[in-house]
Amino acid sequence: MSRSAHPAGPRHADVLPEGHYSAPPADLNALDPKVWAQTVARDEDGVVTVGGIPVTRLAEEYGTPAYVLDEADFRARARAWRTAFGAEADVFYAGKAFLSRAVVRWLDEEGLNVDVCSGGELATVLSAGMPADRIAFHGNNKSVDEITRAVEAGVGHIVLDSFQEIVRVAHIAQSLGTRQKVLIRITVGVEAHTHEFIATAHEDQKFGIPLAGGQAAEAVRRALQLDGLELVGIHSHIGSQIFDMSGFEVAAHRVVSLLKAVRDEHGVELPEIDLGGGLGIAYTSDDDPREPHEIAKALTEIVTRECEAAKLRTPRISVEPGRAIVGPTAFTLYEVGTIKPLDGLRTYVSVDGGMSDNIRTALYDAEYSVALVSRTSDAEPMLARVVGKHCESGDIVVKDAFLPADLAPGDLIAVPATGAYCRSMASNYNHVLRPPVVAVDGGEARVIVRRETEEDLLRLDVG
Ligand SMILES: Cc1ncc(COP(=O)(O)O)c(C=O)c1O
Ligand SMILES: N[C@@H](CCCC[NH3+])C(=O)O
Repeated sequence: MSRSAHPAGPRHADVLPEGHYSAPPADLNALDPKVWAQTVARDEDGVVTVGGIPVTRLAEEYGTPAYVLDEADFRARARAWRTAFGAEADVFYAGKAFLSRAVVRWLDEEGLNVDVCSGGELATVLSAGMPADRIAFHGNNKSVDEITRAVEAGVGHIVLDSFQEIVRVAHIAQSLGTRQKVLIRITVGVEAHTHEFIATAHEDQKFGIPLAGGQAAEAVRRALQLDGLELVGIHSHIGSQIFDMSGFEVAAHRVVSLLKAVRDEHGVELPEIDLGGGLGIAYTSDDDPREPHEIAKALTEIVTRECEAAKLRTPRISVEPGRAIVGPTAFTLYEVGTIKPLDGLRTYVSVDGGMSDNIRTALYDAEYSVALVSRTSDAEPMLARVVGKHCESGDIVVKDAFLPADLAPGDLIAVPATGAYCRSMASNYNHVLRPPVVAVDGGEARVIVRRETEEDLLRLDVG
């Protein structure tokens, strides 16, 4: 986060709030390719287009707010991960980032696998026709029903997250007359440099079994004894929106040390290691994410080196990127409703959505960018806060952003990099209807998740 004071202009704050925004960009009409989906551009009239379609047309046909997803970009990113890791590794797309049947079909065609963490995600992936053996099932509290459905469906891996679950999955698999391939998720004690709520490998949290104190080794001991289980490897996921590869390095080192201990104690070399997801993306121009080929090279080298040092055969590596594939491929299209300049502070720009379609700003203090997309403007920059329509003062979509001072009701603005954890974490707060996901490709648009309707809401209200 680079934050610096900005010289006050006529529509800028007179008293600048401390430390929360950088200087306005040199050109407010520019679209930084780092944060926008690959096919986003401005046409000769200054209207932003995606997949060759002007956003004004998308707003007319599908309404606002809407998530607009660039299919070509999604496929390109999925392919880049697949190619970077090659045939000797597996890439599991983390479905929690955003899941729909269309997306699962694209992933299937691009040769990726999928990770799910609930019965609902499992049902979605199976109903899109993804072969079950390419699904990994996660979660710290999978129900007996969910485990049963996963085993019956024949999922490739179940990732065991607790001692109770080791027994539960073994029992269910055995009673179904099968042997389930499993990984054990361990916490390696890494403090990932990310928001506290999305760091997952330090010891004091709910996921995984701690490596510390011999608990992970004990979990391996138990899993190896149970007939219903085929223990194939160890899983570690250190957190999300991470830029620094050193956390992965420490995690890989510790996972390999467990593989070595398992070999020494049981004479078994576990053939797989899953290093999870968590790679960061650019939400603003200040962020500098790594490319999949750099990540693949770094992770493969770390694991190979650690295994050579431990005299272990290098296991098959899996990764589980969610955000890094889908995050940058979508933006949220909003219509500006009201504009409220607060003297000496900033201008509040209210849009027709809010925390119900993007909870990340309120939940993680996440930063986003925003641009006027239905036209260009030569007006001076105005310090703005983009807020939603909810009955909640924390209903903020973009905390500090510069928009042109001639912004007016009816203009369309868009927030880029909302492909991950926005639709999937959307809510009905205030009975606001969840927006559709419109996929665009080669001049064509189609709805892949439709807008919620009031009938949808009322259908659940059976009292
Ligand atoms: C086990 C596991 N795998 C993969 C992911 C995906 O993370 P990201 O979307 O940050 O790549 C998560 C979420 O943090 C996760 O918990
Ligand atoms: N939902 C979080 C990430 C958590 C991912 C799942 N462990 C986000 O929006 O960044």
